[in-house]
Amino acid sequence: MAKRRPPETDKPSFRERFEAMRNLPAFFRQIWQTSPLLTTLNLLLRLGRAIVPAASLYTGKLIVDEVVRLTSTHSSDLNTLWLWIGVEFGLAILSDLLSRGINLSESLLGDWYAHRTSVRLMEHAATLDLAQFEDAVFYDKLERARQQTAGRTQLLSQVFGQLQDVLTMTSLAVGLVAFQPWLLALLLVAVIPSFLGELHFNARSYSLQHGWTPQRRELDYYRYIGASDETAKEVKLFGLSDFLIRRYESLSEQYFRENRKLSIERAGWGSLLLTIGTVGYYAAYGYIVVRTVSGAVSLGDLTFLAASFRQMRGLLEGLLGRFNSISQGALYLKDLFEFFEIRPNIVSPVHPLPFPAEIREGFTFDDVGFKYPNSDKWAVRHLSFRLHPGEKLALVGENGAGKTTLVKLLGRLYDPDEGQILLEGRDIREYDLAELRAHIGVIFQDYLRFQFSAGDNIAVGDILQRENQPVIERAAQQSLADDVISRLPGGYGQPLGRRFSGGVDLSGGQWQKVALARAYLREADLLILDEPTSALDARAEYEVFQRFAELTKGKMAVLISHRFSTVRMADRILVLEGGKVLEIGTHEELIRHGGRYAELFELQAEGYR
Ligand SMILES: Nc1ncnc2c1ncn2[C@@H]1O[C@H](COP(=O)(O)OP(=O)(O)OP(=O)(O)O)[C@@H](O)[C@H]1O
Repeated sequence: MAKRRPPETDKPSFRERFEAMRNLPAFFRQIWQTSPLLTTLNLLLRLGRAIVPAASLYTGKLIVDEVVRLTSTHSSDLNTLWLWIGVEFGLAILSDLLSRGINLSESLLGDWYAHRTSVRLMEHAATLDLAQFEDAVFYDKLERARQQTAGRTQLLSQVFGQLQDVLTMTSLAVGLVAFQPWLLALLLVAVIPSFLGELHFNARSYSLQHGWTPQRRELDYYRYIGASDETAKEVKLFGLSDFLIRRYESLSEQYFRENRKLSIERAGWGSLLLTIGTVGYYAAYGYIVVRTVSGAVSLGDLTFLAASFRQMRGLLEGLLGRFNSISQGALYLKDLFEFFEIRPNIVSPVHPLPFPAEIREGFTFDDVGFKYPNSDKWAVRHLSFRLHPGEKLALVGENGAGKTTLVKLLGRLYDPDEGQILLEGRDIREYDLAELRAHIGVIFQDYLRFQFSAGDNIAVGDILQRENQPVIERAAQQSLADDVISRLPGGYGQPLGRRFSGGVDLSGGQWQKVALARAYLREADLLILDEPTSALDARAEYEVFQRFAELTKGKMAVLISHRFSTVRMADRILVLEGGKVLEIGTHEELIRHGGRYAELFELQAEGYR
């Protein structure tokens, strides 16, 4: 496989990283909305936890000074000493309790936020267009947004931790400034190189992750086809496992190598820069020790200063380092918010027309042309015909002629690029989208085999009827699925498919009967069956169509089939070629006409003689 090198091309600049911080307020609004109570509780606990270190260091200083006083005066009055030890003990217990409380409230808040975001992601994805799902860039965005939901918990604790550390630092700084102000300046100088290093490497790490999104999707795909119930059959019989594993391996190794390079560089530079900080710390420490020996500061002050300087260095490093992860997290937030900003193109008008109670004119295709968004080729063009009320129209044509595309346009999965589709003389875009779709029942040739119960596999045709068992059973009778289901050990409650335990798989034709029942469940004005009987045996197919004609009396229906025995049962037949209408008429008319239909019909009939 050819080597690809996508990463690190779009390393975000410092400005971009800073700008990404603008996503934080929105993020916190969402956190707050998730639970105002937990957010407030967390902030209060952190506030308490923030002042504990300075208080306990100061108590430590008082203890040391008291010990020095007691030893130098040979006093045996230990009351004050015990008091301070008691205070420090109390602070230690308090600090543990506060930390526990912070962790608990934060993990609850984080989990709940991740849950809510996942639901919102699913809800938002559901509003988007089919065309958007077929776009690779869109998929990458969706993938990044999905990945980020769980990671947000971390961002939450980082930002809150940041607030806490700023407070701790301020309280320690007050002490430090009171004793030796220039120590603070030294501290900053010592820590900044390490901070800048982190900033640089985080930007590279983000761009590596970002650049690898398409490849990660590819890796997931190999993992999926390499080990899933739906693919196992073909993978085994074609002996593909090795091929798939090698493809996975090669791509995954490439990622590992890129990442390793970055990690090693980061570790090397990180240690070097950190050493600078350590040098600064010991310079300060040496200075205070010398001052203590000369008697300028007390032993208690020495412990306080040394400890608070060490703590502040740790805090400052943590603070600056966390600033990096926060700005990185904010960049990832941008991905999440960008996904939520994607708007569907196929929407209902603001003031939709009421759906006609009775259809008198039917559907009209008026010079319809459509190109798939990722293609330059017209899938259908100059398509004009009318579907009359109550009419059964069969669509015939070679593979790729545009039959399924026509159906997708009717259901507004896509909108035409040219011309329009009219219902009762009005563009279908003027009606409410959900209402239009509710009046159309479609079964695609690649219908979904849901890993649900048999009953639910029918109920998906009109999910509002899910609890309405008699209606579901009637639809099953109409599509001949009842016979299949009655033989299942669990009847309508029987889980279908092999993915979950207790599931039973069906044959291709049996699945098709179940899927067909979905179309009958709906009180649709227009029924579209895209090769609905391709997997049925001859007798079942005959029966299905006998029933179909009865059940759809007075309703419009579009049938797509390559079997002419089925096609000839339609009122009219439309022959598509290269996305255009080649012929249209009744079976007899087209046979008399002696065109393409007659030729194809003869060809198939020939096979049976
Ligand atoms: N999602 C898509 N993106 C881009 N092009 C597509 C897409 N789906 C179909 N096409 C193209 O549009 C044209 C019409 O395809 P369509 O699926 O409508 O054919 P069909 O008549 O239903 O074929 P079949 O008999 O094989 O089902 C074909 O050239 C096909 O390659």
